[in-house]
Amino acid sequence: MSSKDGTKDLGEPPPTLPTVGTNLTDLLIGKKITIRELGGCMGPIWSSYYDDCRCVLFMIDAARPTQISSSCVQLLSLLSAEQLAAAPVLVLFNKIDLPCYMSLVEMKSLFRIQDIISFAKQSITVVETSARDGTGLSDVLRWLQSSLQDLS
Ligand SMILES: Nc1nc2c(ncn2[C@@H]2O[C@H](COP(=O)(O)OP(=O)(O)OP(=O)(O)O)[C@@H](O)[C@H]2O)c(=O)[nH]1
Ligand SMILES: [Mg+2]
Repeated sequence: MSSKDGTKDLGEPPPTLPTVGTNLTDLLIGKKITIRELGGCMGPIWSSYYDDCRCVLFMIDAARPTQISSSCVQLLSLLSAEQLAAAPVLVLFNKIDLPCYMSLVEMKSLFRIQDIISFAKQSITVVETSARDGTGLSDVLRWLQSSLQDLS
């Protein structure tokens, strides 16, 4: 896998399966950071992990417009959590390599992403990604690096 918009060779894409439970992955970018992945269907218990959380990566499946409203409600509930009030948030519109009957512009407008950014306490950044072809991954790494720098 190569990063389309970066220079780094990211190696072979890892095999992926739908997320059931939680996955921990360590990244070494200057220092070690641990990413905890929580599946969408675990929404009701996400809050039990908020205390440990320094920043949030919120991934939306851009190929499934039918999930927009539930993703939006989940994001709003996360943004209103007291423990996450100071956590920078990166919203990823993922799977942009797949064709979808709704454009990304329409999708973001339905999501009211600009209103969410204006009214949230947190600093929110939006990025479009494809975990399949690497689009946007270098932006994600850059965001992680600078967000964690600001926090330490
Ligand atoms: N085409 C494409 N497929 C992807 C991309 N990212 C993940 N997938 C595939 O989508 C499938 C399901 O992954 P997810 O969308 O993460 O589904 P999930 O893990 O059940 O969703 P959660 O429970 O919310 O984590 C896997 O087969 C992945 O390989 C992408 O950017 N593009
Ligand atoms: Mg998953």
